[in-house]
Amino acid sequence: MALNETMNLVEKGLMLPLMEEFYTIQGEGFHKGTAAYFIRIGGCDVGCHWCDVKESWDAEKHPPTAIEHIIDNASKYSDTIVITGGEPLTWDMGPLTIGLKAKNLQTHIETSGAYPLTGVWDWICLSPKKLKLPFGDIHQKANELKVIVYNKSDFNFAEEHASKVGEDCVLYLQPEWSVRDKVTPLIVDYVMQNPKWKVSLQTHKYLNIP
Ligand SMILES: C[S@@+](CC[C@H](N)C(=O)[O-])C[C@H]1O[C@@H](n2cnc3c(N)ncnc32)[C@H](O)[C@@H]1O
Ligand SMILES: Nc1nc2[nH]cc(C(=O)O)c2c(=O)[nH]1
Ligand code: SF4
Ligand SMILES: [Mg+2]
Repeated sequence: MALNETMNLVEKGLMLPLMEEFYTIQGEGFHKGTAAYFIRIGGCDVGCHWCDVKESWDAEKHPPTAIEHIIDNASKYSDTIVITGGEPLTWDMGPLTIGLKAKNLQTHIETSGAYPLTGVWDWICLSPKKLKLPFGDIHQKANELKVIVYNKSDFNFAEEHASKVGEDCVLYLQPEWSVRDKVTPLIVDYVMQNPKWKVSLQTHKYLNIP
């Protein structure tokens, strides 16, 4: 396919830079423990220094892939599809999620919210980042707020974002993996003092699964 045509299809969300897709257990947050098919879309310019998938950042390293192919594959594995990245909202998530919904699949997104919300979602996990704050009114649409705690200042950051979400949004504090031994006890204390919050661990890393 000519480069121009590919770029045009990526622009429309009909092709997406696919980094990897895998069937696993959702390790984090509200749906932890649930089998789900993960679609990891490349491309992110948020730049979290502790990001655990820096290989995803450069979209050019991941082949533009037709969404029909992604949808057909996904539907073979699971009823629950988690779209993550990279930052999936870098791209137009409309066509991909409409296609997944047409197959009666549950669409979940993991996002920093840094770019405008596109797509049709059954579950939105918003994980705000200091370097590029969430865009628009995505707080009001989030089903789950998952704040990564790297140091003590992140508790204030978490409260700022909790003040913007809707009433039914479930609130999570998740240790940054590399400092988990130091911050997990702080999160435990914080949640006992502030029980509107829950602890989220990256359970897939403890289970040694993707
Ligand atoms: C890799 S990100 C991709 C989706 C999107 N860019 C985002 O940040 O929400 C998926 C989830 O992993 C979290 N995460 C990334 N690196 C982490 C780390 N080192 N420790 C704990 N959570 C991390 C993110 O905050 C996000 O909730
Ligand atoms: N098992 C598993 N659960 C996850 N939940 C969110 C993840 C992500 O990278 O978005 C993730 C992941 O990479 N693996
Ligand atoms: S926004 Fe998500 S993918 Fe991007 S650098 Fe941060 S954690 Fe990594
Ligand atoms: Mg991950």
